[in-house]
Amino acid sequence: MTDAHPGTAAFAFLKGHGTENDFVILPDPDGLLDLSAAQVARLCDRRAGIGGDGLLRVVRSTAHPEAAALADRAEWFMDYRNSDGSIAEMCGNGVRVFARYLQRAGLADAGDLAIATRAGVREVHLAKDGDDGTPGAVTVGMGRATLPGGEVTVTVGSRSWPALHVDMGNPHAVVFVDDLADAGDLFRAPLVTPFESYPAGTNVEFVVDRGPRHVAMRVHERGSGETRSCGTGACAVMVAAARRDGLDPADTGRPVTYTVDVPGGRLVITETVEGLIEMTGPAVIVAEGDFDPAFAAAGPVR
Ligand SMILES: N[C@@H](CCC[C@H](N)C(=O)O)C(=O)O
Repeated sequence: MTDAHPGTAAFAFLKGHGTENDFVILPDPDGLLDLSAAQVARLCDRRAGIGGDGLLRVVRSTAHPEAAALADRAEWFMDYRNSDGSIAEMCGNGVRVFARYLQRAGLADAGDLAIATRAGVREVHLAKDGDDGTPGAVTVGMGRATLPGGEVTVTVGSRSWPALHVDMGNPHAVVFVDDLADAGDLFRAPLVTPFESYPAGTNVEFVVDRGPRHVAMRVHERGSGETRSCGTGACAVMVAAARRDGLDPADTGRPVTYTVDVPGGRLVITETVEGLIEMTGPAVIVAEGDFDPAFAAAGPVR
């Protein structure tokens, strides 16, 4: 890894979450850090590191080869990594937290901004904070869901269910179950077949109904295990539930909104008549600090 701050032994990190999907945030505006998977995993380790479901590296789009082409539309690139160090295309909770960081750091105003991701540019709206200081909700344009089709089966232990393949920039398999406990402890990734449907692995969502246009879910995330929330997963669930319920805005000419409860909170998701998905939820910065020089010298950050 290159030295982000020559001559200094430590540099800053922040910790944030969106519906308890939590992230280590690494400001690296000039793109000087070259993080290995092992280094990301150590930073996300809940015992030996800061701890998180993933990592958000904050880089100027002009300073990152994957985002340079988007720099005229979005100043900042969200370099998202899962907690095992693997790279993912998109993180819906992460992009809200990323926007909150930009606002807090004075790099964006409350209002509208665009963020570059590996899945393309995402438009974000930061609502004003409440009079009592409660952080305003964050709405993200999540783009279109695509349904690649094909029969997919999810298996946990001796139980199997048919699943819907939904792509939100990253892959999802959505399963409707009778009870969220049916998914078991989710200590291991569910088996998803055929493997060819997901050559790079997948996130798996288990869903139950809570009421009209109101569902609840658990998720096993590719590269992170079971988490308390997944924004792209909640969008995939919304689309799967709407199609199951016979609601397609392209046919009805009316937008449709679902409430999606996750173990860590609540997300509200709308599909517009144009087929665009908008997700609204909280984004919270909980801490910031500097790495201890000894921890930094051991490798994860230098
Ligand atoms: N938690 C995220 C999704 C993060 C990426 C995912 N684990 C993958 O590998 O695709 C979200 O909020 O969307």
